[in-house]
Amino acid sequence: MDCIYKDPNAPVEARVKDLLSRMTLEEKVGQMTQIERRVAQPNPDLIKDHCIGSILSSGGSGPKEKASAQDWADMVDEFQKKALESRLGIPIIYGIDAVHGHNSVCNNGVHDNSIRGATIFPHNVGLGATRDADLVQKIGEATALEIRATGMHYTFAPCVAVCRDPRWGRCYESYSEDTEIVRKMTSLVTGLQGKPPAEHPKGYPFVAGRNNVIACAKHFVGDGGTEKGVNEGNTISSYEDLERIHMAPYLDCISQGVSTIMASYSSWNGRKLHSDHFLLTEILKEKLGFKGFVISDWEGLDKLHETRGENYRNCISSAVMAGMDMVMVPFRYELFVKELVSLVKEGKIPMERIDDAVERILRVKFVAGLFEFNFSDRPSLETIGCKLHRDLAREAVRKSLVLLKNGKDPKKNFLPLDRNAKRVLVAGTHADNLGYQCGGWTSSWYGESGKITTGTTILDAIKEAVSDETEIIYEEEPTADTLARRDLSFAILAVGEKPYAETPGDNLGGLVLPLNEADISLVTGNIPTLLIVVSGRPLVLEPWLLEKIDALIAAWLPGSEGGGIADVIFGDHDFKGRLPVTWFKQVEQLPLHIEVNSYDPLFPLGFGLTYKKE
Ligand SMILES: OC[C@@H]1[C@@H](O)[C@H](O)[C@@H](O)c2nc(CNc3ccccc3)cn21
Repeated sequence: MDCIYKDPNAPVEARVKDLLSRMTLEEKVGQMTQIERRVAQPNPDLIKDHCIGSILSSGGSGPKEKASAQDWADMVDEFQKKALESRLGIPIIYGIDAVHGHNSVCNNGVHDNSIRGATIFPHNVGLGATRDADLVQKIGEATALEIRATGMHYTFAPCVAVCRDPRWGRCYESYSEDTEIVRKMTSLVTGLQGKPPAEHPKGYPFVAGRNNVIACAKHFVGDGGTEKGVNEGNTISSYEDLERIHMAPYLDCISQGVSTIMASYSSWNGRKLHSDHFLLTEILKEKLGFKGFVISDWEGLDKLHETRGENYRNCISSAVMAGMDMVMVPFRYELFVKELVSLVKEGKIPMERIDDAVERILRVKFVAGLFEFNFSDRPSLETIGCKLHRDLAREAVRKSLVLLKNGKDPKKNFLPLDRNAKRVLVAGTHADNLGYQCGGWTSSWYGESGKITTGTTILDAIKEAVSDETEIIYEEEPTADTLARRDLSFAILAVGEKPYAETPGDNLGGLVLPLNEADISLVTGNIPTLLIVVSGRPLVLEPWLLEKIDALIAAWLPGSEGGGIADVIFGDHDFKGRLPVTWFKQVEQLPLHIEVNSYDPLFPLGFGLTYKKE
């Protein structure tokens, strides 16, 4: 063995020190650079030439349309080959937003075993409704397997935001408005990375093996507390409240060995997180002892200047000096490398800061076994969207559903429904739309409509659940003739929000449940109706609707396994879900959460009915 860093039996810190000592400034800066796949694809040699540290796939950015797991893994291995041809042979980390399953791996509904769609789990708000840390850990384990099957090493999850205002376009990425619930759900880190041994050093990154991936707690810190829920906005609070409400989940992630933490686009009392030395270095690295690496968000440095992208050199200097270790550039990498190298050469950034950043990056790479296992270990294709994982997702759906009303007469429950009913109407924009029930960050950034991947819609699930004698009438928008029928046992109406993500998801206006005329006629007519709300957040439910509807369920964004909904509404399983967020009456009340004094919700945090009389 010609050098320590190549010796798998040498201690990680010795390997880090040895490799760092061999690196040029340009190679160190290269390691701090993360580029988007589309930059590397046409010219993979740049990975070697610039000693690039990491590559990512942004929302839906894959090797080709309907890429198979094989295609993904071939692409990652191709990039890795180039990285290993570099002078010191430092492997890349390949990252993606697998935030509710491996949600970029969708097959557009093509039933072809070679391009199986990944399992799409409920989004975090639905998992918060389960309050089940063990379930979330299992989801992490399953997701890690599906990520590795595509050759990747890293996911930008979990989001541990504590969302305090549902107008925020990323509300559904938050497990809850209650810090204690979010803290419990950080068990995803152990699911993704594996469980560190008891003696694992505090703050040190941990990845158990090749069935695990590098995790990323995000977005540090206070992303869910911005004023009026404005995305990338400003969280105004004392340091004590920032620590108590928004920082607490990071301590749980760090105690589980989280390997990376992503800085938030947002600000705290007007101070942008991406350039805040106090929070990124003095608190996160020094006080909390975090030893992994801090990564920027997408073009997070460019956004430090009010005219995005202006004065990039100053933005680089502010962020790197604040404690940023890896930069999700992700396109202008040549400018980033040139400017950072010159800032160091001119003495504006000390080499010690660069060495600290690169040490952290190398530490994670050694801990993750990337130097030993360079190429994808392709667990059989079977793990992608396999039955075991879909059953787990179906269990998560069951446990995420929150029953808000069950019957107009308190003595006569409307649910569970009769699976032997003679004739049933299924209606609504969200009854037969897999893209809608998966929501944002599925197949693409903002999500899609229609048959985007392998999965079971609410309509499919109902068809599977009822008896052979039951006739199902499906009309997305029920006709007047149908509504006039007197021979329908009951109706199931599924409506809600269309997919969204990030700033386009900010809703400072209405947060009203989208009901069309036909929906309203159904609800106010003579057919007993169950309303299923498919949304990333509570929506305004008018008093007349609450009075007219026979039963009401919050289903959140359940993902690919709609079967979990049928399991509960037909009584095979009881409801378990409890509200992870306050269900407000009117938007004028917002922000309305557990710490607001005049707390007068429609349904409080923690509310949820069950069949079993408690
Ligand atoms: O996808 C990478 C990151 C993700 O991990 C962060 O949670 C999220 O804040 C994030 N936002 C973007 C950029 N979003 C974007 C969407 C459409 C067009 C351009 C950029 C990338 N990323």
